[in-house]
Amino acid sequence: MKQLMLIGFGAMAEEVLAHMPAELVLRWVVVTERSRNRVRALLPPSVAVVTRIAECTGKPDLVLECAGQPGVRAHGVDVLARGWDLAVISVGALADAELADRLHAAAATGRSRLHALSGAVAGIDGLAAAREGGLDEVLYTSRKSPASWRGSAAEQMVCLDTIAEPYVFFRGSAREAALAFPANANVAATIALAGLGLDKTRVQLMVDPGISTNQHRIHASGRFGEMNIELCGMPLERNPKTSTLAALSVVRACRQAVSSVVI
Ligand SMILES: NC(=O)C1=CN([C@@H]2O[C@H](COP(=O)(O)OP(=O)(O)OC[C@H]3O[C@@H](n4cnc5c(N)ncnc54)[C@H](OP(=O)(O)O)[C@@H]3O)[C@@H](O)[C@H]2O)C=CC1
Ligand SMILES: O=C([O-])CC(=O)C(=O)O
Repeated sequence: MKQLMLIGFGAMAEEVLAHMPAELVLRWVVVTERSRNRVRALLPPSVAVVTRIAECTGKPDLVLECAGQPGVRAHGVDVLARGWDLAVISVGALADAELADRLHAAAATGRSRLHALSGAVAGIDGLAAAREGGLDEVLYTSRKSPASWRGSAAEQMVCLDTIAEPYVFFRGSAREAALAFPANANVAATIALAGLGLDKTRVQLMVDPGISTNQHRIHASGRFGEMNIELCGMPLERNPKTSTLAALSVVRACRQAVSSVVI
């Protein structure tokens, strides 16, 4: 049986746990001090609920971050430096160049690897392959309901209560988007890392009062040809900012960890 460590235990982690392959067992959950009692009450005694990686005894086969960018910042270096592989869903944390350098250095020290998960979008495989032949442009457009943008910097850019028409409230680079919208634009960073990089990938963020899905569109062109990928994702019931597919991409990483044929 392989052993899993989860960093963070919010809406996404609960969805992951509900769909985890039977060959993987959850042994450790890393949480904030303020959430320790809440999470402790949700999990069986066989799962250690800790606030620091140093409190963990044993060695996980896989560490999955579902904690948001602050979780990557707080624990990523520690995990990688110990030689444990880390899969992150909050890929936007890598838009912080200083943190990205520290993660690279820790992975080199620990001879470990950081895996950026595909998250809420499809097409990361094709985009990463296309990059090998040279890309000319990549544009990512995210379109979500007012409820999905609540609690984000969008509230300072547009009135989410009264908006009546679809509206683009942000245009910028993937780095700017991932840093300004840490719970909503991780996908921008993932697309950038697979493709043209954080500063050359263009991003548009839209609010649309007429939709209830989280919509993602990737347009890319280069020597490979052209791609237009569009995806309408169902938000998680417990967190409308997060698409169900993002949680399922974490489940996919679990499946890959225990499968002899990896797809
Ligand atoms: N790549 C992608 O496609 C997507 C990525 N995401 C990323 O996934 C993250 C999680 O999503 P979701 O579960 O819906 O969000 P939630 O807000 O429901 O849960 C996040 C959890 O992480 C915990 N947390 C925060 N900081 C730390 C830390 N330093 N150490 C351990 N745990 C911590 C929070 O605890 P507390 O409540 O105590 O703060 C909370 O329980 C998002 O914030 C986003 O970064 C989301 C959607 C798509
Ligand atoms: O789930 C989504 O639609 C995307 C998201 O929040 C993110 O990229 O952080």
